Amino acid sequence: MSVIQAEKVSKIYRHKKALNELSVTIDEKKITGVIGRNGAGKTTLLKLIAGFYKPSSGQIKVFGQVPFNNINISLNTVFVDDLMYFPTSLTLEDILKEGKRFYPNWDEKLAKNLFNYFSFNPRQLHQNLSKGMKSTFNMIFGLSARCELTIFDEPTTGMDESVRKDFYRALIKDYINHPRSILLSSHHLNEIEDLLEDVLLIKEGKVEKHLSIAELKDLAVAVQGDTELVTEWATGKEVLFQKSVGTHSRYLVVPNDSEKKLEKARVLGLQISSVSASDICVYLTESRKGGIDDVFSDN
Ligand SMILES: Nc1ncnc2c1ncn2[C@@H]1O[C@H](COP(=O)(O)OP(=O)(O)OP(=O)(O)O)[C@@H](O)[C@H]1O
Repeated sequence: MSVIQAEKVSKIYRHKKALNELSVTIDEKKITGVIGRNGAGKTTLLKLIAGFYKPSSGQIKVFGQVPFNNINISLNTVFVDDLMYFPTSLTLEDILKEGKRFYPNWDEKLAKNLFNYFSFNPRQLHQNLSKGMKSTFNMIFGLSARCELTIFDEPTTGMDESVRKDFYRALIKDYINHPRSILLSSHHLNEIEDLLEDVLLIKEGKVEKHLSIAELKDLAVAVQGDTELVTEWATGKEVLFQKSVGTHSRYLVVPNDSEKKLEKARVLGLQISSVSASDICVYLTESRKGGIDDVFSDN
């Protein structure tokens, strides 16, 4: 069953079209990574789903209902980011108490255990937390809310590496015990790809790809070898990314769409290797075909 249905959703901020007739259906009880470059429209989409914004056109439905200004959706959806706002007079302890009062599935034990594990002071004010501690506390709030739809928008902003690892582990453990629909946006796909079942790749306000992580990894392959041979082999083929390696070698990433094409590369003695899901996402959403190296090259 689907939990989110977006049909031709556009969102325009003054003159900026952040989402452009985006359509997507997201199935329930999956962890979906929402991936895209800066400014692609990820936060806008997630806030529309959470009911914070209204689409400029098109329709978005969550649990079959329009989410904007909808208390049913608010009770069953939690949106976590580093800008999460709580009333400034509430201590961390008060915020967790309010979470328990509001969310029907709130897990008090989980909240308490995570709170103690990360050594928070119950009397502290949210506004006085450091950037990483704010993200950590918000993550505790988001997991403990145990909402049927849980949205994490760049949840690890400011967290140090060890806390990020703890967060991902806590997320997956809690998800296994209590499967629910989780949307997780991150610029660090390499860190989260083991958690994800599906990836929603956003480019310029539209869905570029929506597929399983296994399908994503299968979309492209790398071919490397002598520059002349690689160049000859690549003539007339679509190239997603290329760079020089040393003085005589060239590395290309191409769509993994033909075994025949790869067989030819093997015959020429070129090396074929896999490409990480994270790199594939970068190449698919890149408008330039080279990398930053091109800025420094004379060609
Ligand atoms: N309140 C706003 N007013 C005007 N433009 C906005 C507003 N919010 C977002 N935008 C613009 O809409 C586009 C999409 O922004 P959005 O925050 O959704 O992208 P994003 O994919 O989450 O980016 P990032 O990865 O950098 O957080 C950007 O061009 C951004 O500048």
